[in-house]
Amino acid sequence: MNQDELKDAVAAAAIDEVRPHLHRDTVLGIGTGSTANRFIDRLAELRHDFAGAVASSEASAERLRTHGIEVFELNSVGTVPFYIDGADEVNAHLHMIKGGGAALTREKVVAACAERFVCIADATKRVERLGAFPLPVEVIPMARSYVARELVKLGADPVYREGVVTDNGNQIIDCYDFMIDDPQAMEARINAIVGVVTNGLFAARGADVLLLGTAQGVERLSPA
Ligand SMILES: O=C[C@H](O)[C@H](O)[C@H](O)COP(=O)(O)O
Repeated sequence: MNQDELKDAVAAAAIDEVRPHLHRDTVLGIGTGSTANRFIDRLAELRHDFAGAVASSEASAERLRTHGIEVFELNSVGTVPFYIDGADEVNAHLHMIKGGGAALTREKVVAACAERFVCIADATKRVERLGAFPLPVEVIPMARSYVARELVKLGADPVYREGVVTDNGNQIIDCYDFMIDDPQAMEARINAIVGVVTNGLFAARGADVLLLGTAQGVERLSPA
């Protein structure tokens, strides 16, 4: 199976994961990216079985609405039973790097409001150690150079993602050459830099279950 087929397989598995829990009041938390898009497309068939969704990006909100799925403001919903999203990297503890599509901050907020985080990913995303994928950091624009200098002190090679403006009106710095031994400590350390909105390490709040698409089928994994 190619990578697209593996993404389709995990999207289908995520539908099976949430379908038994849907009722007419259910609001789902929905992620961003090519894997989450496949889940959204499959969710369209079930749109009469639940109330709607909270989206982690304008792009996902638009896609949900296109399928006739109502999109709610997070502030009017509170908690959601599930957050379903992809990842750029995921380790055995189900800590992740996210934000390749610049949606990390809203993703982290919706994930924080979720009872269960269901990560959907193809096997290329599974790593032993996080960091081969450049770690995204969302910064307020006037703090970009200062934050970059602080990231160098932490051992990263920061590169401004030119031309990208997040849904929150901010900018992204990608941290290259930055292998991460302790994701929880590094997540907190980067977030403590003045001017950082958040970073793409999802370790304090990792996933609760990983649906991993492999050539042998979809594996359902819990945190080690
Ligand atoms: O900002 C983007 C998100 O964190 C995505 O979930 C992540 O980049 C994975 O995207 P994809 O499913 O397209 O590989």
